[in-house]
Parts: sequence; C-alpha cells; structure tokens
Amino acid sequence: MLDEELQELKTNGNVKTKTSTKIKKSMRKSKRISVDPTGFHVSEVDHHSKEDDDPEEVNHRIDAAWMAPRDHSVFEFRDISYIVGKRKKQKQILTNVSGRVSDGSTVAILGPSGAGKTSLLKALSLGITSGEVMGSIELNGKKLTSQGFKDHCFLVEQSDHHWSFLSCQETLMYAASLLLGPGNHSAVVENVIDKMGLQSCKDTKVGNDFVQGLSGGQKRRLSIAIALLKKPAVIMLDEPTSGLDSAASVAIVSELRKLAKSENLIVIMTIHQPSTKVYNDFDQVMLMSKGRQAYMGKAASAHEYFETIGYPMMQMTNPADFLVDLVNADFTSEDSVIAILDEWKRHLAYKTKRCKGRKVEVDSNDDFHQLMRRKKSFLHQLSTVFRRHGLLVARDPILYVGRIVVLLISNTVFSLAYWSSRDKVQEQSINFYYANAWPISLGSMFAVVAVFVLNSEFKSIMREVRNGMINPVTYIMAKTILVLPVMLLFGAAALSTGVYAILGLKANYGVYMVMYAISVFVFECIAEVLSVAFINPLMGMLCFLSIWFTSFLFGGTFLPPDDLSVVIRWLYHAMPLSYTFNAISYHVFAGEEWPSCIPDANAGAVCVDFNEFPREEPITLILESLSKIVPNVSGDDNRMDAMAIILGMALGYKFLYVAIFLFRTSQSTKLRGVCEDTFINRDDVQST
Ligand SMILES: Nc1ncnc2c1ncn2[C@@H]1O[C@H](COP(=O)(O)OP(=O)(O)OP(=O)(O)O)[C@@H](O)[C@H]1O
Repeated sequence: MLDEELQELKTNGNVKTKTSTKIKKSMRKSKRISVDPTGFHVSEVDHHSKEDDDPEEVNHRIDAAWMAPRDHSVFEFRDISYIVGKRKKQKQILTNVSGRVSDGSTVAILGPSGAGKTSLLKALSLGITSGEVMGSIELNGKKLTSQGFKDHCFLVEQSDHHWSFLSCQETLMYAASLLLGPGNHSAVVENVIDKMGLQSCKDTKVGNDFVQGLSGGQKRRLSIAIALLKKPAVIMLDEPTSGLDSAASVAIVSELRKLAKSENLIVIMTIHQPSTKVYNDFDQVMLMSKGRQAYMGKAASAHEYFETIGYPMMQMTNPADFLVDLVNADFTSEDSVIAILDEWKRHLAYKTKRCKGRKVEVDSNDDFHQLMRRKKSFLHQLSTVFRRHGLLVARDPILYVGRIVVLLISNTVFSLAYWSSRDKVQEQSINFYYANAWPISLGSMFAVVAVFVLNSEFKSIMREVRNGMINPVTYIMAKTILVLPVMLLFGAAALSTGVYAILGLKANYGVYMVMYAISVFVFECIAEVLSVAFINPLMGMLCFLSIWFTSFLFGGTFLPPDDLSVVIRWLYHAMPLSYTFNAISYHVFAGEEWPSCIPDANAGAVCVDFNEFPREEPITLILESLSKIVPNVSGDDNRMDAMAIILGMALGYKFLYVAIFLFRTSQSTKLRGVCEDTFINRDDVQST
C-alpha cells in the first residue's frame, strides 16, 4: 500500500492519506536541498530540526529520499594501466584505458576472451590488490576512494555470493536494514522486488550447489535488487548474463537500461558476446583487445566508426559479433588488431598535461546519504547481523546443526563400544579414558567443516564490506557471540547420551560441558584463521587437519613428551589437546568410586603397587596407575590452569583471525596518479 502511495506521489504528488502527507512533507524537505552540480554537495540541510529527532519522521524521509531520483553524476576514468609481475616477468594487462559515462547510460565492455574486461572492471571498482594500477578514477570530478565507492557505487560480481538459507525477501529485508538503518523498510523492499521481477520467488530460499533454490537468473536479479536498495550512483556488473539463456539475458539488460534511465544510474557491465537484441539495449560500448581500447562511444554508431577506418559491417550481422571478431587475434591477423588499436589512439583528442591523483574524496552529503549516515549506528548493524546469522546458524545444517547431530550419534556408538568400562574397575580405566577422549577429539576435528563454510561466508562478507553494507567488526562480533552457546550444545550432544547416560559418568556435568566447549572453541578459532588465510578452502582444510592431527598425536595420549626429540617437543606444549586430555582425565576420574587396585590380583599393566604410590586418595591412585599407560595423565588437578591456557590460545587465534579478516576486507586498489599527456575521447571533449 505504502509502496503504491509512494509511486503515485512520485508521479503526481497528490495522494491525500496520512502516510503520504508525511512522505510529501519529507520530499519537500528533500527539495530544500540544493545540489552543487559538480558533486553531491548539499548547501542547505537542516541537520537538527525537531522532526529529525522523531525516528518515524526520519524513516519517512529516508523512504522519500530513496524514492526520489538520484542526483546527476559523471563517472570518468583516465589512462588506466595495470601491470603485474616484477622486472623481466612484468605483464601489461591494461594500457591507458579511458572513458566517461554520465547518469542514465548503460555501458558495455566488450572484447574477446583475455581482452582485459574483468581486469578493467576490477580496477574501476578498486578491487585490484596486487600489481600496479595507474591512472585516475573520478566520480563527479572527485577522486574515487574506497569510502567513496562504498557510499556511491555497487559491484555485482559474476558469482552471486548470497546467504543460501535466507529467502529472497529475507535477503532484501536484511540488506535494507543494513543499508537504510532501523525501521520498517518493507515498502522499499517491495518496490525493488517488483522492479526486478522477483515477486514469484520472493519466498524461495536462495539455495546453493547442494540445496535447490533460486535460478541463476533470479540470483542475478537479487544481486541487482540489493544494489538498488543502496541507491548508488554507479552499478558495475561483471558478466551479468553469464550462464543465462537468451531470453533471461535480454530481460536483465533491458531492465538495467530502464533502471539507468529512471533512477539516473550509471550502469557499467562486462559482457562476452551479447545477442543483437541485448546489444541494442546498450547506450555505449567499449571494445577492448589486448588490454587496450579499440572503441568507446555510442553503441549505435560503432559500425559507422569502423566503416570510416576501413572495416564495414555486413548487413544482417550481430554488431557485437562483428566488433569482437574484428579485434580477436584468433580470427583476424595480429597486425590488423594492432592497427585497429593504434587507429583508436589516433582518433582520441589530445588534452594537455595533467597530474592526476588529487586527494579530494567524493562527497556523500546528499540528503539520502546524510540521513542514512545518521541512522546507521554500529549497534543497529550489530543487531541486524546478529539476527541474520542467528537465523543462518539455525537453518544451515552444515555449519553447526549437522555437527550436533553427528556428535550425538557417533558418541553414542563410541560409548556402546566401551560398554564394559561402566564397571569402573581398575583394568577398565584405560577404556574409560578413551571413551572420554574420543568425544573431544571428534568434536575438535569436526571444526574442519567450519573452514569450508566460513571461507564461503567470508566471500559474502567481502562483497558486503566492499559495497558499503556492513562494518566487518559487526560480523566478527555477532558470530563470536552466536558461536559460544553452540560450543556448549556440542558438549551436550557429545557427552549427555554417551558418557553420562550410557557409561554412567558421575563427574560434574556443568564443569565438563564448559571444559568441552572451551576445548572445541580453540579449534573453531583455528578454523576461522584458516578460513580467511587461504582463498581456496581446500588448502585451509588440509592445514586444519594437519594441525589437528599434530595436536592429537602430540597430545600426550600416545607419546610421552620426554621421549620426543627436542626439536618437536615444543609441540606438546603448543597444542591444545595435551591440556584438554590432562584436564578431562582428572575430571572424569574425580568423584568416581574406583576400587583400589590389589597387587598381583590383576592381570595386565594397569594395576600398580601401593608401595610405589603411597598416597591414600583413590583418585590419585587410579590416575597415577593410568599414567603408566597414558603419559599425559596425572593425579594433579590442573583443570583451571589448562582451561586458562586453552582460552589464551583461543584468544591468540581470534586475534590473528580478526587481523587477517580486517586486512583482507580493507584492501583496495591503490591508484598511482600519473603526470603524462592524456588522450580522451573526442565525443567527451565536445560534451564537456
Ligand atoms: N594477476 C594476473 N596475473 C597474470 N595475468 C593476469 C592477471 N590478471 C589478469 N591476467 C591476464 O590478463 C588478461 C586479461 O584478463 P581478464 O580476465 O581481464 O580478461 P577478460 O577479457 O575478462 O577475459 P574473459 O572474457 O575470458 O573473462 C588475461 O590474459 C589474463 O590471463
């Protein structure tokens, strides 16, 4: 309803309901703002009026500002060059690529495979973090910085990293909450659902490779819908039609064109080889080959330009095929491609020497962004991310729920395997020890799954951070708070049925749960580090398994630390499981009635001579006797110390995780400004 009112208001502005009156008032307020034509500068904003303090009023102003068309903008990049490698192995990926796009335009970057399309888009979205990038990128005449990109631009990547277990509508509601601040944004969300044709699948889960969900085209539409929620000046899309059939490709590109016109957007996309229908929807095209430009200008005039330089297009030809084939060295001679690239350089107008890299950031003082900045607080973001990931923790079976179920089943089976240790006799003490060591070993090893899942989550978070949706700290905090009780649930699943119900353990349940949770938590923290340290999750998983097995082997269950070579003896002290096994073995034998060992009456090596261990306490005795077989067991109560050391290790790993996480999410392209002669498009010279 509100949506319809807003639409009507936007077109004729005479809806007479209470809600629309508020929005109207808000829009009038928005109009009080005068916009500097060179940027998004606001000259007159009443920052502290009484109405601004009313959350409902601010909410309506945001909705109204969101509905209003965006300010005019110009995106310009000059002499973008990109070099990778060092010295003799240097490779020039991009060479002096320039362009200028105004709002309302859709630009397609075309070219054969390896032409440099993706590299250019990455450079324009400040996403290149290695090698050297030169040139200048400006939005409304001001240098585009990472913050400027977060405020005014949005990159839709080729692979859609969404939250698989959220529905389309839930995804958009959380995105709206993150982008627009607190309040009910269902009207705005409905608006983008309608615009992107997602009405029929709004309750469908996004899905992934393992869970059926949205189709490829719907996922792409969802990515664009999220971008629209932000109301950016520029949307960049990497291959938005890849993997889609021709009808879906036409629909997406024509929708983007309409959006560019209606929302004053600049749309820049890379595209491989579009059909004629898709090509006709582009306002401008940039043709690339060998990292250089062969053409940049009106899509409809491209064939005229090539005709003037001696390459007429045959009738009934797909213009995109014609252009791409012209500069594809696989179909044309290398010399001919170079001649076309050189010809374009000659065609460009010469502009005087100019130093780029001015340190002026894009303003984000337009009304919409002013309001949003005031509304979006760290706490609000934290609570949104907390609610979203709480839902995902409950729904995603791979991350935690699956582990809880497997721990429950496997440890029930283990306890049945050690059924005889219920007798609590000396010769069963070793079995009872193992019955308690396996649940913790298994629980800590299962954290390998977290490496895989968190690696994939990190990609989604990276997308959100780069597009200015969230502060990475909110994700880290929310996840840490959510994971702590889950560790206790792991303990409950691993121990309740197995060692407590089946084997009749009497040791304090609460203390055991906490010890279990801490011991598994440290491995969860190791998994977090490895999930962000490697781009490929399989590398992280391999590393995790190596660390876990080292911890298991050098945990003192099998090898006495004193027998180890001095070169690797430190591993016994550096790995968490040695502390865990020591503390847990004391805990499970403490408080139990273990009959004293009678010398000579027992077969096997378990029984000890009283004279060797003159102490009276039965717990100490059983532990001392057990230590003959399990080197790490001792009669001393080290539980507090052990847990403190493990928590310290967990904290260390957490620190490392946060450092890598923040480092990777903060990386962006460092553009090195150049002071060289600049060549720009003749058309642009005329239009400026
Ligand atoms: N970091 C890098 N190190 C070495 N070579 C690179 C690097 N990045 C890109 N390249 C090379 O630069 C060229 C352009 O790559 P890019 O992915 O930009 O091309 P593209 O036009 O998007 O190709 P496609 O359409 O096949 O995706 C390719 O030859 C690629 O191998």
